[in-house]
Amino acid sequence: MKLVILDTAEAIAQRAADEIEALLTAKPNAILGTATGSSPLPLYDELTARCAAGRISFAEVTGFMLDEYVGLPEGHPERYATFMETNLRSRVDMRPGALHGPNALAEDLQAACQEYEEQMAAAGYCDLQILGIGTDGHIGFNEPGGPLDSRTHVDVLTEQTRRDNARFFNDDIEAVPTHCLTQGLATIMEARKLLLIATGEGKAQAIRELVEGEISAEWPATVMQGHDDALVLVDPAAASLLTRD
Ligand SMILES: N[C@@H]1[C@@H](O)[C@H](O)[C@@H](COP(=O)(O)O)O[C@@H]1O
Repeated sequence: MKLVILDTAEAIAQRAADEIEALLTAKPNAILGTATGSSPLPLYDELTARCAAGRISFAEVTGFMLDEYVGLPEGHPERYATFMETNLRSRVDMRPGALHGPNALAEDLQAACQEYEEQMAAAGYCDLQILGIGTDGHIGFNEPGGPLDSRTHVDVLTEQTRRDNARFFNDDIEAVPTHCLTQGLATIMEARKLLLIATGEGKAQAIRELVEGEISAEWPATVMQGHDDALVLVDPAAASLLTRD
């Protein structure tokens, strides 16, 4: 796992976009894993700008989202499908329908998870997976305590995650769903490259565990230590609890 500390969120977005530009140049029909949350937003702005400038194209790209809330109706602004459509898919030249996510509107959620895993497997999984990290160390929505070899599944959001994400729901924790569908940790690890972005002091402990801790279900992101091509981009605030040089 490689850690790079960059001064600003903007510099992180540039560096992350460079990785994606290199991938799309080498493989125009790449499979891209997308993440939600505020951390990748500057990256999506940068990818939009590079697409508008003709440097990159998503015309042949297939996307797979990491996760989705259960219980939000179609079109809800905080549904991750809406988020990805608004912040990336509709702003670049990606085909409508080319960005897939787990179907949290399905009646049978277990079956929807299995279907999503099979769809990803059939596509050969992601060439590059963009990741954020929760303050409790989750990636996707793999909350602490779950198995490290999980596949796409239903997960229960921790109180901490619901509190963190209440800011997107008018600061009303009751409005934040309790359940989600998420790619499992083993699903995420199938990606040929992992690209994790973390900014701000709130992520400092999770980054410390990710970089310096033991691989443990208590800090799910630590599974990334076992990946042979993982890049972690952080700002000085997110790096502030690291103790090693
Ligand atoms: N499911 C998403 C994660 O994929 C994301 O990494 C995390 C961090 O969000 P932010 O980047 O807004 O801190 O938020 C949510 O919980």
